[in-house]
Amino acid sequence: MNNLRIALYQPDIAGNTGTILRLAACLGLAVDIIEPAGFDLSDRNLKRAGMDYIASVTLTRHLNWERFETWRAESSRRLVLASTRAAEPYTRFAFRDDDILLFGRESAGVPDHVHDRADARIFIPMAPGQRSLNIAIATAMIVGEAMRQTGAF
Ligand SMILES: C[S@@+](CC[C@H](N)C(=O)[O-])C[C@H]1O[C@@H](n2cnc3c(N)ncnc32)[C@H](O)[C@@H]1O
Repeated sequence: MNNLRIALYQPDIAGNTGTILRLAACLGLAVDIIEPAGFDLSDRNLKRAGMDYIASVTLTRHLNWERFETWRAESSRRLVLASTRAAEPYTRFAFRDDDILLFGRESAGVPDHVHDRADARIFIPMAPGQRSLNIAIATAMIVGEAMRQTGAF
């Protein structure tokens, strides 16, 4: 089991979360879901995308942002936010092996107070005029770089 964690802020598309849970299962990463989510965690689209991989993910559900932050304070881990509004390219950022990599909701990213709370904010450079990547794709790219840098593969 790797020590890096993936956190999803109020995810609203079950299929994306299922895909990320499958990614986490395959790479040996724990996942934090900061609720409320826009779907029930028993959603069939989540199960279809995550398949039987979901059963092997270490999944922690946090009732809300405040509860997540209380839990994080006890663990003393850094919160690294992936945001299209960030200024630091993810390839230049120095990851730690116990970072929590936070991804925003599909519809609206994260609110300002969450953006401000992060210890670091990083982005994946995109071609001019493009708005954002699919969250599962963004997660795979950033997790891949974090694992490469920290020797987790
Ligand atoms: C579909 S995007 C959210 C789009 C939302 N309208 C916004 O502006 O934040 C869902 C999440 O994927 C991640 N993401 C997508 N593209 C990204 C990029 N180019 N750089 C960093 N994170 C990205 C972010 O965590 C984002 O909150």
